[in-house]
Amino acid sequence: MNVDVIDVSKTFNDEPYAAVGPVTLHVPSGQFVALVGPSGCGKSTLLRLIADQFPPTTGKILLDGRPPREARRRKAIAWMAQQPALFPWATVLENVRLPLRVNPTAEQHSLSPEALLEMVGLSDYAEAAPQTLSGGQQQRVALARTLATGARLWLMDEPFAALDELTREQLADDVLRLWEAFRPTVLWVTHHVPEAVRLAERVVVLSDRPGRIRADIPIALPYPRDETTPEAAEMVRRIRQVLREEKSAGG
Ligand SMILES: Nc1ncnc2c1ncn2[C@@H]1O[C@H](COP(=O)(O)OP(=O)(O)OP(=O)(O)O)[C@@H](O)[C@H]1O
Repeated sequence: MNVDVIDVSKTFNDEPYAAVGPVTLHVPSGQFVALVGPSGCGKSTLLRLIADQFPPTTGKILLDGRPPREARRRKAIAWMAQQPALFPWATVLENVRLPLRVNPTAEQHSLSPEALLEMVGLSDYAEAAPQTLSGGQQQRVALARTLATGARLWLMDEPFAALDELTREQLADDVLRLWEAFRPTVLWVTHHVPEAVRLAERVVVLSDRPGRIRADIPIALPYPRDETTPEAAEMVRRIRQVLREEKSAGG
């Protein structure tokens, strides 16, 4: 799904300053973009605007040339955050299947919920209650559910920030594998610069609040990546440099 953010800003209620923007960003269908920026600069707000959780104050957003509401109603947008928000009263398998039952019009995946569960390595847990799973496993269930809906746009707001380093890396690699297989457009908010360089084809760096685009850096390295190679380390250094300049400019 193509994402066009055109001169978008958001000011909440009667606040004197915008939370984000103006931002103009074009993301071609199937691209993996990481969004980084100082805390509070409006990364989540930008993601919420694209998800049509609230309207922009200025500018407009188009998904495949259409208002985001249409994609939201078709369930073509998947949202993942730190808390996977699984239904505690349903089994793992039902959690993957349920959104499709509730929204029979959702763009469904051709693979069965069982096959999707296998893809995220959780076949053995199909009948388990989600709260008996580890945090990383719960995020895997959420990932399978995201796949089940066949969403063409994945908006990911620091989805693995609450997990330990190793689990986080494993899950990031899972996401990469699934992205390569299904090619959704991915917008991934992270504070973790090496993670951005490991995953994204392009890293967009936002300024301090109100977040504007400070740098738009292509990461033209082949996958799978190792962020400790000199080329990747150089990208990490460049991005950190922009963030540092931003921090000192913002006081
Ligand atoms: N619903 C809201 N009402 C009022 N202000 C809000 C609302 N949501 C966010 N803000 C404010 O907008 C600014 C940007 O918040 P946002 O959560 O988008 O930043 P962020 O870059 O994602 O931050 P972090 O990296 O710390 O998660 C913050 O100052 C926040 O307090």
